[in-house]
Amino acid sequence: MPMLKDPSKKYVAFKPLNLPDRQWPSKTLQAPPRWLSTDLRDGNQSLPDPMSVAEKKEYFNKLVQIGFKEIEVAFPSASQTDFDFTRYAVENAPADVAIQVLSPCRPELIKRTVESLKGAKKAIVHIYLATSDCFRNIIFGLSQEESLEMAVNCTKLVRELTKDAPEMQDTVWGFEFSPETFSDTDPDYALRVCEAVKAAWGPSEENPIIFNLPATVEMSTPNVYADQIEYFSRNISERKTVAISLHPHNDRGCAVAAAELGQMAGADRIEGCLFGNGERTGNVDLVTLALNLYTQGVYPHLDFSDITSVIDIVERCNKIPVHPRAPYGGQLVVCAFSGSHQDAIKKGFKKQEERQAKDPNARWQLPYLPLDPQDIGRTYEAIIRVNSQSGKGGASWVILRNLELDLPRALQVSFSKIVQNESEVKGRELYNKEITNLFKNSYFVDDDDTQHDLYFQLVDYSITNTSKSARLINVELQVGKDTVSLKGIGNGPISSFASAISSYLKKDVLVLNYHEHSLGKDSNSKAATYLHCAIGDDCKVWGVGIHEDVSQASFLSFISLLNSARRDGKI
Ligand SMILES: CC(=O)SCCNC(=O)CCNC(=O)[C@H](O)C(C)(C)COP(=O)(O)OP(=O)(O)OC[C@H]1O[C@@H](n2cnc3c(N)ncnc32)[C@H](O)[C@@H]1OP(=O)(O)O
Ligand SMILES: CC(C)C(=O)C(=O)O
Repeated sequence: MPMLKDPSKKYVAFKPLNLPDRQWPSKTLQAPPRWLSTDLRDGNQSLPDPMSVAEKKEYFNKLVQIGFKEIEVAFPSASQTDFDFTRYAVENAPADVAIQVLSPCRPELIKRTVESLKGAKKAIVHIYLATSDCFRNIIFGLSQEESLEMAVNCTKLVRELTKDAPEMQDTVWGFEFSPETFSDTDPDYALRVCEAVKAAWGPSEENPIIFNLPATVEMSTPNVYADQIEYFSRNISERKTVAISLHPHNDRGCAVAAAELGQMAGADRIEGCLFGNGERTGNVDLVTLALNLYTQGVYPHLDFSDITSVIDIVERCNKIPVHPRAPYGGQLVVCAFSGSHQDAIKKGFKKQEERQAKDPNARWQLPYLPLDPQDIGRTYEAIIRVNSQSGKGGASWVILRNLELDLPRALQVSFSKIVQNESEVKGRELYNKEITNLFKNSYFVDDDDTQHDLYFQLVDYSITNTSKSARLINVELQVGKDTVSLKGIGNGPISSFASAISSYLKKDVLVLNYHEHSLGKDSNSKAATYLHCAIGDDCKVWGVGIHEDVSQASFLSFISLLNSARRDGKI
């Protein structure tokens, strides 16, 4: 059947909670939540090939390194792999990291689950029971009262096996209860179940009970979820003995927004996975949440300074690639191909450097780049990549970053045509090395990597002052196999060199544009010169010269443009 013209015949709109006095819209996020990674549980259970113990170990150690203090490591009653891995985590977790495991409300599975945690320094037993009408009716066939009783009985069992068990006193026991499908549950019923579970567990302000309020399936817009969270947070009794945790799934693509609005509405803790792995469309992406805070100036207490190594482990262990456009981490996220973006970024970096030179604490303000890529271990080289959608800014950025040459605007325009043409001929992106080689070959720039067989070469020169304002230059040039001696007079070295060439070519040589800057920051720095000349009536050509001596650099830019003009058949 195709899509319905009237989908209301099949789908019913979600009925939101009525909370006209909601407070969350005027709140802001000023501190990070408690983070729980469920990569090794919710993430793992949704993989076509769940992780091996070896993969889980590698992943677990990375989570610890990133800074997670609460990690849901397994569903120990599900398989021997999960049980064995829980044992590894219990035995190897740092003292400040709590190991969390999940069990359904089934006594025999709860017993096995608690067994897997024996000897842990800090452990959280997490049990779940769906509370929505839909799940209760379809899956369990239980009334609200029967379901509540089941949650309470299982909570009492966990208590008996953990914090009340004399032989389990070496562990700091936490307890988490998830009214699964909370976002589709009558809010007053969710409160009633949680009140009863709380009474059964007996939490304290020092060790609050965790009520995890999942959007097991995302039902509506994130503001509706936020209302549900605020309602729960306002109405649960002894609020200080309760930590409200969120576990948003991404069915409607709004999990990040739901988690953020949910925190504004009072949540203390977030459960999710790196890069949003998890059932169906995934759990909320913890990388995005953490770096969203970071770019608002709030340190998230999760360290993604080396995001590439995180991506490497996530991709290898999940066997799912991180999307190239995943927020912050995706390979293409800090890459601009299009001309106007590249132009803006290039100008942005220049202004940022100027601002920072005046004030080392100047804040980050870069068009199109909300995060400094270096903060997550990315280089600036990857930011601008050049293809047929690029303009002058892109290619000149690559030349600046790789050859330290800050091309004048008109040369940028000229070189960008060469780059555009090459990228169309190749029908693909041009890599940095290709662009720098194209530049060196177009303008006959020699360096340690590239040596050109030049038709025109500068052999020697001398300059004398013939009067206060006149310079005489004697130039010796290699022209093909011949050596020629030329003279020229002008009011400076450049004009006298132009006059010497003019007499040799028997054509007018007019300097249209000249720029120079130093290369490198130390006293041995070289000068780079850029020269645009008209030779005769129909030849306009750019030359580039680099040398320790600025005059010689400009003579080399004459040599560069003579060789270009000859190659193009203009002289
Ligand atoms: C929203 C979530 O992500 S919840 C976590 C889900 N994760 C997993 O299920 C991964 C691990 N699970 C497993 O390995 C298995 O499902 C096991 C070991 C837990 C159970 O396996 P089985 O006993 O063969 O049951 P099976 O998976 O077929 O069906 C689930 C049963 O548990 C019941 N159940 C489902 N959720 C719960 C719950 N929260 N509490 C109690 N029982 C539950 C179902 O009603 C069903 O019972 P029934 O057999 O009487 O109809
Ligand atoms: C067990 C619960 C928290 C869960 O995974 C969900 O509701 O998605």
